[in-house]
Amino acid sequence: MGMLVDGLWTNQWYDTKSTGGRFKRSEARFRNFVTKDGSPGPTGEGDFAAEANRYHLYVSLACPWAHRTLIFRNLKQLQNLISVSIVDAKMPDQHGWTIPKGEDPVNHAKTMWQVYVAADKDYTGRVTVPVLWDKKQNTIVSNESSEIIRMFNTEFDHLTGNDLDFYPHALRNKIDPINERIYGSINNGVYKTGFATTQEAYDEAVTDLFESLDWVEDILSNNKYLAGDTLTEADWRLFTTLVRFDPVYVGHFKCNIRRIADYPNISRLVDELRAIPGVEETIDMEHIKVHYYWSHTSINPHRIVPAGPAL
Ligand SMILES: N[C@@H](CCC(=O)N[C@@H](CS)C(=O)NCC(=O)O)C(=O)O
Repeated sequence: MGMLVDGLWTNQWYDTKSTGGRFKRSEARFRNFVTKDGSPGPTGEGDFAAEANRYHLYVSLACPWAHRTLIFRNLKQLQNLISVSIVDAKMPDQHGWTIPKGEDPVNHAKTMWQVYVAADKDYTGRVTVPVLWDKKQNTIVSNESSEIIRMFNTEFDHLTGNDLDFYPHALRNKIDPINERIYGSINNGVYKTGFATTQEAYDEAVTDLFESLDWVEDILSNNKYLAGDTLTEADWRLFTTLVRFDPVYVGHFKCNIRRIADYPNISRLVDELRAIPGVEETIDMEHIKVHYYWSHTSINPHRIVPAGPAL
């Protein structure tokens, strides 16, 4: 896995030496917001007004963070307003995320690092998906999924007429702490577990992960959704990790104390969300399995993609 340093691609795996074998995710660097009228959002610069055909989304079907944005694009009926490029499942160290021929009508890039350099020729940092690109200012609006879904949730409503709200004001003080715990110990927790390079770091992450899954199971034994009776972004943010859990994280990331299939209430939530129109088409299990098992050679050097599980 590589990254950009001063606009040049370098091949280096995550540094876990300085953190006692613990995987630390770096902060996303592009943090502007699309807003209805182009006024500045909570962070970054203004002048990113919600307009049809102005924005382009780069995603991987394997990536749980990118998956959130694809789900919101469908649920909020933004398919005709925001175009998409899908990167290749395999992410080779030599150049990171690869864009298949013909898949990028906007920047005509062959790799995601070229998209980052097109926005900032001296960029230093990880080259991650999702990326929301502005075709008007020729730059990256945001590479932070939690913020991209917030933009999709509300800022284009006047263009689509879709007013579904997955982050309602009245529930925000319930949603925020749920998000925080789920992000730290589940969404990112599976990566902390899988990318740990010491036994101690692994033990710490896997324990925290399953304590939080047990906590979620408990919430869902008394509530339809995480924040109560209303389906919110907290459920969607958890969902994309859950669908990858049994097929990939149990084996590849050694998250194997229990499976999602062993949690009846969490499984009920997954089944329910999968059945919502527009969701199933965002899930490509073959792509997901190939990406993880093929790309992370430090944990799966022979790149064998397992046959199961039969789901
Ligand atoms: N904070 C980012 C994280 C995105 C992220 O880490 N994406 C992964 C794929 S699942 C990636 O592109 N990794 C490549 C790398 O770290 O070099 C978000 O939520 O949007």
